[in-house]
Amino acid sequence: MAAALDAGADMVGLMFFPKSPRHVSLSQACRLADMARGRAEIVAVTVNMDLDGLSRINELVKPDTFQFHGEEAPEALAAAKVMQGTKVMKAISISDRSDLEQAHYYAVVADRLLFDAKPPKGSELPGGNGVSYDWTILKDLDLKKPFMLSGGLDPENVAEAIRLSGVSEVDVSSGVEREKGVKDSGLIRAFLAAAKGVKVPG
Ligand SMILES: O=C(O)c1ccccc1N[C@@H]1O[C@H](COP(=O)(O)O)[C@@H](O)[C@H]1O
Repeated sequence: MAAALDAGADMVGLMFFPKSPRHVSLSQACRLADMARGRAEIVAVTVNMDLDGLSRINELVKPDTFQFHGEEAPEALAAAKVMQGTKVMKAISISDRSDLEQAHYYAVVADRLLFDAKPPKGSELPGGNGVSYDWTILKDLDLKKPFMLSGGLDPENVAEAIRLSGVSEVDVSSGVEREKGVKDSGLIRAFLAAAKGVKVPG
């Protein structure tokens, strides 16, 4: 967290999915959120979580945004937005251009969309798998809402991903880890330097 904040991350994510190697307890999340508050947008990443679970995180951790990374319907996002009073972001799994169609339904209610790679067959994780997709399919996408690119990004390929997709926001997890679930400060700094160094056309 310190490395991400010091290197200028605009958003930081806290993982609330027990099967993930990045899962944090509520007390860990509170401590990390307190470090980030006022310096970066705090995002709570959830997967098909019920309203009670969201409320508990909201009361204790006070995130700015909930990231929905499961099969949540647009109506579930709308309910969370009203009941929690936070921003909501929907992750959409992409393998080819046809997967972009659902984005238009979510864009009505979500404050932001995240285009992540579809997980490999058999993966227990809906994200954080370090796999990517054809970044060029995001080029010229017009949603009238901000959107981010993720999936398999790392300090070596992020500049190319930004150039090919034309996006101005990127998200990373496993690409800044030295081993599964263990973040590396040097890789975080390198990623942010590479991402922030790219001039986005337009
Ligand atoms: O990282 C996880 O373990 C995870 C678990 C459940 C849902 C989402 C998860 N990660 C998110 O996936 C994307 C891309 O990750 P990567 O860079 O390909 O490793 C990112 O938004 C993570 O927050």
